[in-house]
Amino acid sequence: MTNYSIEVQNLVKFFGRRLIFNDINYSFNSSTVYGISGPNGSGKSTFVKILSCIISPTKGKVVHKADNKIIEEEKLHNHIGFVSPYLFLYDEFTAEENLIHFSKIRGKIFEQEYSNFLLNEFNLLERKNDQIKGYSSGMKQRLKFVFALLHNPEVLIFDEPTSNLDNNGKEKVYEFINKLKKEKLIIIASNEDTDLSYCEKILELEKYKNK
Ligand SMILES: Nc1ncnc2c1ncn2[C@@H]1O[C@H](COP(=O)(O)OP(=O)(O)OP(=O)(O)O)[C@@H](O)[C@H]1O
Repeated sequence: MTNYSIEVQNLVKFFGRRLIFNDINYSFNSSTVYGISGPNGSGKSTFVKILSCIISPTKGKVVHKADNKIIEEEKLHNHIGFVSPYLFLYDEFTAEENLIHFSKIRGKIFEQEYSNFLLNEFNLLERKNDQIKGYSSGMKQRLKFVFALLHNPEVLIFDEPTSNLDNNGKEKVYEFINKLKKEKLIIIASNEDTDLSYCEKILELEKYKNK
């Protein structure tokens, strides 16, 4: 198992003159499930986007390490599986075409057997040749988990993981969290109590609002 860590140092984010959070110092490590909590608009999505280097902080640093070796920003997508409302899927492609396309972008071989396994787990196997534009919002959400897990990344970042999911879908997500928590670093941004009940440590963004 790879020992993965994300160090957050003196992290500050402003949008214009609005302070989103100030001076966050925190360390995330493998084999732990972390929660990022706070009410709507508190900065959960902003924080996990900065963690994944999708956007930059106003001040401070985010350092990713695998077995103590720093990972360059351009290579982070190989190490992170992301589920979020802003993840883009190609509507005109089928589910499987989307998965093949993203494997190529990641520079990975498309693992058909594992893909079918995950599609089956998330109840999408029979619909894998349907265009995404015909998917319901819950089906799209399930497909995002297949994307996130397909390249077997060391870090899983789930932003609002259970939105649009029915009870069966939620249970599947929690089952995967339980199955993977020993070997992965899992970060869940949510204001759902049930999602947060799976987290061993919680970073409350409301504590970082003072200048
Ligand atoms: N690109 C942007 N430009 C300006 N302000 C932004 C931008 N993105 C987010 N914000 C603001 O930053 C704050 C935090 O937003 P963010 O989406 O991170 O919160 P959140 O905790 O994830 O909210 P929710 O629970 O509603 O998803 C909000 O006030 C939002 O309006």
